[in-house]
Amino acid sequence: MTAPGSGPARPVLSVRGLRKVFGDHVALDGVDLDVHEGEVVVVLGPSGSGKSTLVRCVHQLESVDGGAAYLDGELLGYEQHRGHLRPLPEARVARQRRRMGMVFQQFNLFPHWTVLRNITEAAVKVHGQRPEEARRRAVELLERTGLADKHQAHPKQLSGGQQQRVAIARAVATDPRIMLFDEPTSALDPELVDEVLSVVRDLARTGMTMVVVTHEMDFAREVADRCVFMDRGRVVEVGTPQEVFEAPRSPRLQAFLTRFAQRQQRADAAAPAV
Ligand SMILES: Nc1ncnc2c1ncn2[C@@H]1O[C@H](COP(=O)(O)OP(=O)(O)OP(=O)(O)O)[C@@H](O)[C@H]1O
Repeated sequence: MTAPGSGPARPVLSVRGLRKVFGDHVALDGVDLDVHEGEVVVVLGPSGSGKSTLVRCVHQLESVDGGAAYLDGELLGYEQHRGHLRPLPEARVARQRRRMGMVFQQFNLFPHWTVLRNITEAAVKVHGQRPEEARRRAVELLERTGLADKHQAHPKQLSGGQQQRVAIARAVATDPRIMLFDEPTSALDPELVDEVLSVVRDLARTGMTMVVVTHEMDFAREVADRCVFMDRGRVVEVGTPQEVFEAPRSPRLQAFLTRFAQRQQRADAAAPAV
């Protein structure tokens, strides 16, 4: 597997021929993807198409069965050894993983810690930030995510949307090279979705490099630099939101967008008139 090129145009994240198999099910079937500095890539596709598996493999929460992913040109999870690839020791995997910020569907906050401690703990203990610097940064992030008055709250005192905003602040506080969002609003009640998406949107505007797996089509249209459409473990189409939504080329993407539009129409028809 050849590492992606060097130089200023080298992608932050490169995925080459990534393959992942669960039992006899091929979840990723040779996925290629480049994400460049400051780019927001939104991954769309039907349920079960491999979107979450892709970001989980990049973050090395799943081993891979073929292909490779590179962060700033460095092979993730494996090293060359006598002409073969072998898995990296866990400590080195953890070091690589720390350069990526991951936000999951579930917020995974520590219930007994305050919001402030949830954000600063890893920044200090794992990333070596000075406590006062980590605190200053956490306070700034809580302001940016609309949680300035929640420093001392505990997770159970917050709504799901607020907890997810804390989880995003925690990931950003470690200054990752790239943020990976795995359906960050899927576990939320519908009325809480927008407050979380608006935080992700604001981060995108700061020039953060990110990959966002989501079913939120309006968000994809508005925020993505590029949309990636996956189906059955493959990248079927990649393009700007305009290309993907207004001029889909593949029949599978066309069918996916038609199904989405029909669902939307049914939901609009069922909504009570205001
Ligand atoms: N740990 C696992 N064990 C077995 N099969 C798995 C596992 N994780 C994912 N799969 C399967 O791999 C396929 C891809 O799953 P994945 O979660 O990546 O899809 P997705 O596109 O993110 O779907 P959704 O939009 O519903 O979250 C699915 O068929 C899923 O059932």
